Order: sequence, then structure tokens, then C-alpha cells
Amino acid sequence: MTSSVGFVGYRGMVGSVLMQRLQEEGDFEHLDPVFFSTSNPGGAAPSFAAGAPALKDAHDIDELAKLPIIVTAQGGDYTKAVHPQLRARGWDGLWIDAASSLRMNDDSIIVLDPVNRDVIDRGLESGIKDYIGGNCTVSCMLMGLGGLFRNNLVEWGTAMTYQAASGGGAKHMRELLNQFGHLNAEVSSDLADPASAILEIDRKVLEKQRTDLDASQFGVPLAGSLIPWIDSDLGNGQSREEWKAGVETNKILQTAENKVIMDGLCVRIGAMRSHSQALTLKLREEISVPEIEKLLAEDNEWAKVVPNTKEATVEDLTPVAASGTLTVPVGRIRQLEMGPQYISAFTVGDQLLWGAAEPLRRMLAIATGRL
Ligand SMILES: NC(=O)C1=CN([C@@H]2O[C@H](COP(=O)(O)OP(=O)(O)OC[C@H]3O[C@@H](n4cnc5c(N)ncnc54)[C@H](OP(=O)(O)O)[C@@H]3O)[C@@H](O)[C@H]2O)C=CC1
Ligand SMILES: N[C@@H](CC(=O)OP(=O)(O)O)C(=O)O
Repeated sequence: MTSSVGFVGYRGMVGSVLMQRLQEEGDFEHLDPVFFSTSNPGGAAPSFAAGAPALKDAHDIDELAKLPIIVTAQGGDYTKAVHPQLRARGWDGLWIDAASSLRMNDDSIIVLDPVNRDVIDRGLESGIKDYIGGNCTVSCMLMGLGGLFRNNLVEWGTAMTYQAASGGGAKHMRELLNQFGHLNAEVSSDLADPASAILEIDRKVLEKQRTDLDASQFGVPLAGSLIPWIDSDLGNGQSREEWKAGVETNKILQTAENKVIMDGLCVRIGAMRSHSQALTLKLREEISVPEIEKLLAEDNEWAKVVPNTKEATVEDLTPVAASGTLTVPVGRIRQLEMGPQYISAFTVGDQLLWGAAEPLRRMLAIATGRL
């Protein structure tokens, strides 16, 4: 039996990764997809979905309301505009969404089924209708360190992040690459001359960064620099991205008692699509490093423990290693000088896969009874 599903935002960056994963897993064989567009209603449906009708208008509430399930990666503004109208007219279908808008609502669930399948199942049984993908950094952290968080072994933690350009969107990725290209062009003749002075090259690069580098997306240069602020300013010294670590971790895990205290600093760096984070965790009890590694490796099939050696770390624990894969490497695990209950860890995850599209794809499979 096939299930009718409406897809909004299928051609954006997150939507494209979602479509790719649906095809790779053969999910379309079990779906009757209807595609929606904000810019091209009436246009042809994507070629990978043979037999799908022409694109519908993504703001046509009557068309949307015909579907029992809607999956959207169109963006937060779209969600804020359309979701209330649909609910107000009595639509009681499942809304599966990449945007953060509905994430912290009491009547929504943040989906990350390898970590909180029990929460999702209870939600479906109790009639909850809104299933929202988590923040990319939080989802990637919980995939890598699920073995500690799910066993209620973390008392508190800090996540110091190294977030990729893709978190800003496609234009941000382009801007980063253009910046690298312009910086290189500025000094390419000096680079070609082995005798040129490196400090002169550095001076020219800095001059370019400070005066003449297009930074219209990020606001300031990212190439050859970093930006220690992500998302809006909450006014208390904390960024919205940093706030999400605590509230979303606890919501995903539904830690009624035994809340995990999470905080940190979120930093944008010049990586392409994988977010990295350095964690300091205070455990509720002393656990040896081999035991921790065993818990992490056994928690889910995607977490991959990287031995805490230089060779393994530089090879396997980087954005270059993790990007384009569902594997979430986790390494640099050791007890810190502060005491045996204080451990460090470093994890990397593709923020477009586990950080965005994959939890939605899997939620759709759960909702249609195939997972
Ligand atoms: N970027 C990220 O890392 C993450 C994003 N999210 C969320 O997912 C949502 C979508 O993000 P993202 O995928 O980055 O957004 P995009 O900007 O890539 O896509 C959003 C929409 O823009 C329209 N669009 C206009 N021009 C183009 C074009 N040239 N190519 C493709 N689409 C175009 C499409 O709508 P149409 O077809 O109707 O014209 C598309 O669905 C946001 O809510 C975001 O918060 C969640 C997690 C991570
Ligand atoms: N804020 C993330 C991307 C993102 O879309 O996050 P959220 O889904 O929480 O809005 C980043 O910039 O890396």
C-alpha cells in the first residue's frame, strides 16, 4: 500500500538531500508524492517521481489539506504562515518539518528516532501531529554521544562548536568558496614565487579581508577567519544556537527529572557541510574510557568511535571524513585533569544528513509504518 504525502521545499538544499535519501532508500516506491512550490505552481513534478502530478501551489491551503502527511523543508517563514492556517481549518494530518519554528511547542515532538524512538511512538499514540527535526548541532551531538545521554550518565556538558557554512544556507557556502578564491587570487603570483615573503602575503590577505571581500551573506569574512556567533542574540550574552543545546537536548530525551545542563559557545568556521563540536561532559558517575567507548559504539549503528590517537583522529574525525556520510565519528575521549568524572569528546556530523534531512526521512517512514 502507498501513502499520499505532500512535499514542500523539495528543491532547496535540505530538500534536495532529503529527496536524494528517499531515492537511495527506495522510499518513493511506497509513496504517492505530491510536490508543492512557492515559485512555480503548475510546473512539472521532479523527474525522479514518475507519475506525480504537476507542482501545486504551496500556499493553497485546500490542496495541502487533502494530504494526510506534509513534509516541509521550505523554511521557518513558510511554516509560520501556512501551518496555523491548516490547523485552523481543522486539518489533522501529520506535519513533518525541518524548520525550527514549531520545535519548542508543547504539542510538537523533536524527531531523532535512533535517540528518541520511544518519545516518537508515545507521541503518535497520544495523537501528537507535529514532528520537527532538531537543530543540526544538537542532533549530531546526540547521534555521536547517544550512549552517554540515553543512559542518563551526563550531569552537565559544554559544547564548543565548529559549524560549517552550510548551516547558513546555499548562498553562504558559495560565499565562503568565493572568499577563498578571491584571497588566493590576491596573492597567487606571490605564492607562485617560492622566494616571496610569507609576511607580505599575509599582509595582502588581511588587507583584502578587511577592505574588499564580499561578505554579504555572513556579514564579515569567514575564509581565513571565524565567526564566534550563530543565530540571533538572546540579549543575555547567549546566542540562540547556544540556547538550543540545552532546551532541545532535554526535549529530545524528555528528561522530566534528571535534566541535563548543556551550554557552550557556537562558532562558524570555514568547513563546508559538517558541524564539529568539542564537548566537556561531567558524568554522573566515574566510568572508564573503554566502558564509555563501548557504550557509544553500541548505542546506534552510525556512531563510530575513533581511537584517541593522532593518526586515527586526523584521518577519521574531520568534516572531510564525515561529509556525505551517515557515520558520526566520535573521538578524543579521555578523562580530564579536573577529575575522573570529567571527560572530553569530539564529534563530527554531516549537518545536512543527520543534522536535517535524515531524521525527517525516517519520521516519514515511521509515520507510514515502514520503520
Ligand atoms: N541549511 C541548513 O543547514 C538547515 C536548514 N534547515 C531548515 O530547512 C529549511 C530550508 O533550508 P535550505 O534548504 O537551506 O533552504 P533553501 O534556500 O535552499 O531552499 C528553500 C526554498 O527556496 C526556494 N528556492 C529559490 N531559489 C532556489 C534555487 N535556486 N534552488 C533551490 N531552491 C530555491 C525553493 O522553494 P520553491 O521550490 O518553492 O521555489 C526552496 O524550497 C529552513 O527552514 C531551515 O531552517 C534545517 C536544518 C539545517
Ligand atoms: N543554525 C544552524 C542551521 C539551522 O538551520 O539551525 P536550526 O534548524 O536550529 O534553525 C547553523 O547555522 O548551523
